[in-house]
Amino acid sequence: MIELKNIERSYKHAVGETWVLRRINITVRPGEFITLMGPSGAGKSTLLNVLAMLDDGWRGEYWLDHEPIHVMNRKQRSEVARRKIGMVFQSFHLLDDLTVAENIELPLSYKNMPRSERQALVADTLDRFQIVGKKDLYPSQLSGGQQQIVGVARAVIHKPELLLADEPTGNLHSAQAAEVMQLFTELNRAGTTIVQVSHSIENARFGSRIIELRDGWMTPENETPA
Ligand SMILES: Nc1ncnc2c1ncn2[C@@H]1O[C@H](COP(=O)(O)OP(=O)(O)OP(=O)(O)O)[C@@H](O)[C@H]1O
Repeated sequence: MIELKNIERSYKHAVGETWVLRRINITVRPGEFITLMGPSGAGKSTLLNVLAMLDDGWRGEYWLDHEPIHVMNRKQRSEVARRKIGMVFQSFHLLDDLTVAENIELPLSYKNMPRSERQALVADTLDRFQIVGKKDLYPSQLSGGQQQIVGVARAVIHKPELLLADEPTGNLHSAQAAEVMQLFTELNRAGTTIVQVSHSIENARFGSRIIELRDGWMTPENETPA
């Protein structure tokens, strides 16, 4: 599903260049649930942002479902990302002045979908994530755990093949974190491929494979031959 070949990312500054990702080679098969781990500053979020197509400043090859992302321009990448990727953030990234239902509907606004169909999908999603009773509330009226469940619902309403999550439980208590990980497990069983960044070995246990980064390099036991 994902093939990364020799992905490299650096930041240039006045006195030189800092390397953040070095020769990253990763193959992710459909249906895998991967956890990216490693110390602070190892490059985990940077790699996730490359996968999410939120960053364009990298070199190397990125294939998604055999599509060469590395040769695409920004517009083409956005189009692929909207179609295939859902993203969950540590700080939820919900829009404060939209209700739960309106937040969840957001990814559908990019699609050419009749209003009635959009509303049916929102209703299904509210039901599936058991948040029907919260649909008219605003994010500030929800607990952190509830906000993240809305964040996950919004990320998957358009049925993406790939769910990317950057420390999705970083701002949650352990019971809330377990609930979000349980949701991920169910989505994964239903066929969604997942790549999450996490510091938590408990969270990693919900997944099928750990990839460890250190100072921008993959640790040798993870390395997939280029
Ligand atoms: N815009 C930027 N300009 C310069 N350096 C950056 C920029 N963004 C990230 N970096 C550097 O890249 C390195 C990796 O950052 P990244 O956020 O990917 O690490 P991480 O493994 O996700 O860390 P953490 O677990 O603390 O979130 C860090 O040294 C960081 O300072």
